[in-house]
Amino acid sequence: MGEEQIHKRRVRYKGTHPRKFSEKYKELNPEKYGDTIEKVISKGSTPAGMHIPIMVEEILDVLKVQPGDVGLDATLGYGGHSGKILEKLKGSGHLYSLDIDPIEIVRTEKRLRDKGFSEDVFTVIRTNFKNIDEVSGTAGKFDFLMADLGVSSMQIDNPERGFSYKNEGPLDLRLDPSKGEPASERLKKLTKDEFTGMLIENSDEPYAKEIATEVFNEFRKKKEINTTTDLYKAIEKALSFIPEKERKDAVKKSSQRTFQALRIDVNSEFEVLEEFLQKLPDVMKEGGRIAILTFHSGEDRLVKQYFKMYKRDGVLSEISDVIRPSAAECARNGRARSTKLRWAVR
Ligand SMILES: C[S@@+](CC[C@H](N)C(=O)[O-])C[C@H]1O[C@@H](n2cnc3c(N)ncnc32)[C@H](O)[C@@H]1O
Repeated sequence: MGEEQIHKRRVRYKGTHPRKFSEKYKELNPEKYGDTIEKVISKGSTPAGMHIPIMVEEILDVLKVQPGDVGLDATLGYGGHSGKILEKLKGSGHLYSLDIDPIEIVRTEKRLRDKGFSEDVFTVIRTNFKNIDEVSGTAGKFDFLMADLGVSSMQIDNPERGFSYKNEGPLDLRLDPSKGEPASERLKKLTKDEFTGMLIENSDEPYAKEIATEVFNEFRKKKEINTTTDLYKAIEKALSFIPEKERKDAVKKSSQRTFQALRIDVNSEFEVLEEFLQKLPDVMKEGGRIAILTFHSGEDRLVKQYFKMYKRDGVLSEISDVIRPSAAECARNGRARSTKLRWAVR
């Protein structure tokens, strides 16, 4: 392709560096611009359209993947963990990887197939991980299983998905946009008390009442909350009583928690995780190894409760305490900071 054509396809942006997701054409083409990707990662950031896998070495240590093993990655995402696991299988055995995101799953499967992982060793299934019993019904019981809960960086950073208050976009927050309703629609159906309860239960939001009051004031004034920025502005207004010096940080944290609470709700994340944990022992071989990464206290609490109950009842033979990523990993990848790993042996 001629240089002229490449220029035509580039996105124009103001200033010296692209700021918007869609303008970051180099980061969005990692195969072509490897040096840009390395530069962004070395600064502790995640390149647009990419996800840096977390606690990879710790997870591989736990899962002890051997050639010939059959395993499950319940959350394929960008395929960072799946790729490393496939390397350990050395072409023998099988990895089943699941995701509900219809957009990213296609890109990730292509990326891994291009690396040479064929259907003989690797199957990608678009399904909710609450259906692990069905997957195991055809795949058999697993020697190892991992789950890296929550959202990927590609989902968070893409404004069209509406996951982050930092980028203007539709207030959607669905992992599978082909099902259910976006957060903007969900919000309209809640009462003020229900929204307050959601913010407290899902995210321990200290200003739940103030935020819910402001959102419902907007509704009363017949104003709509359809975009990420509409919601962010309502949160900013709700917290205007906080002294100016502390306000910026408070708004940032409350926005993160509010978006997380809505995401958990529109994707029924607690219900789904609970169903997955209930089915987990039956899909594992005896001695099978399990690793789960969580990103907030609600998720970790559920995993801990189930692991403890299964250990007490003799369903799991061994369970770990919480393991955190190293300080070096958190410095390299800011998104690792809230991660907790728990592992268990069937
Ligand atoms: C943190 S990312 C996984 C990143 C991955 N380990 C990697 O290295 O690239 C979480 C992924 O799980 C998916 N996911 C979340 N809930 C799910 C569910 N209930 N069933 C299937 N996939 C789910 C999300 O769509 C997202 O792609």
